[in-house]
Amino acid sequence: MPIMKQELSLALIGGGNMATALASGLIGRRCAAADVHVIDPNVATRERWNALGTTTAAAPDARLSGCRVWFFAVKPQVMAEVVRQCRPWLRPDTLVISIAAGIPGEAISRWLGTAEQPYERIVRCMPNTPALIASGMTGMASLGGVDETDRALAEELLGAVGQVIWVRDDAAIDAVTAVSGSGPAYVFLFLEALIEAGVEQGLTPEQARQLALGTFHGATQLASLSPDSPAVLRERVTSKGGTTAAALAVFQERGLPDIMRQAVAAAARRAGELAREFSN
Ligand SMILES: NC(=O)C1=CN([C@@H]2O[C@H](COP(=O)(O)OP(=O)(O)OC[C@H]3O[C@@H](n4cnc5c(N)ncnc54)[C@H](OP(=O)(O)O)[C@@H]3O)[C@@H](O)[C@H]2O)C=CC1
Ligand SMILES: O=C(O)[C@@H]1CCC=N1
Repeated sequence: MPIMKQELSLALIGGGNMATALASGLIGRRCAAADVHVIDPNVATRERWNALGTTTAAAPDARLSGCRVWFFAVKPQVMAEVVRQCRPWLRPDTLVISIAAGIPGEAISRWLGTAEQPYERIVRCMPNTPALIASGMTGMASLGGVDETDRALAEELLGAVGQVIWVRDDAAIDAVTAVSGSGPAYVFLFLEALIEAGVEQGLTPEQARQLALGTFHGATQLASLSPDSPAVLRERVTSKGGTTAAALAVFQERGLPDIMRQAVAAAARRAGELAREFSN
């Protein structure tokens, strides 16, 4: 069931890049700007939000208790402090959503509750920056206190800026982070390298950019729409003894699959380190 505008009151705690991405999909569609309360210490950031018609504050205040959903979009390094500051205004039906990389839902539930009674109405999720153009990819996991209504609400909120999948548990969010949270940066790096290589072969930077971007767009669309696996689609491009085979031989020889495995493992490992450093 769609969320009615009047029904959704949302607190964005941290008003930076990701909060902006989320709001771009929600304001005017799922909720009114006036029902969004943004907490951010940065004056320029608050002015930007005020111009959109949201309410703002430099620090958590009583207006939080009027918000059904709290969306934490601050850096992992400040999560413990910020979550604890918000705690006095928690209501029994507050749905807490966190996108902070590495920070386990269990830590947030401790900060919001007590050792005896942790607060478990929490969804931990990992969106990505294409959410800015409603093409995001989000993985989500819920803690024990989240019921079907909350799950539907969380899914609808993140679904307003792209696709959503649920993963088995909170720990799997570190893998989501390593694949799709950080993933756009891998794609941009690949694009940068392909454009540079094209220029080296004599194309103008604009031609190389257009060719590289068009190719990524077409290839990902094809992979999305085709029943065939990426491996089969790759084979169809690769004529025996042809140009693609020559290029792929270099990728294999230089160990591209292994580089990808190591890079994704490093990102997941870093998520674990962030948890150890900032979850006490
Ligand atoms: N960028 C990405 O691709 C993704 C990021 N994430 C996660 O999202 C979270 C936010 O990232 P992102 O939006 O990129 O970061 P930003 O730095 O753009 O946004 C964070 C905002 O929080 C503000 N802030 C700092 N301290 C506080 C505080 N005490 N209370 C409220 N707000 C505060 C910052 O202000 P100031 O700038 O003045 O410090 C900034 O405006 C991170 O935890 C990150 O791990 C998740 C998915 C993808
Ligand atoms: O780099 C980071 O830590 C964040 C999380 C995923 C994308 N950006």
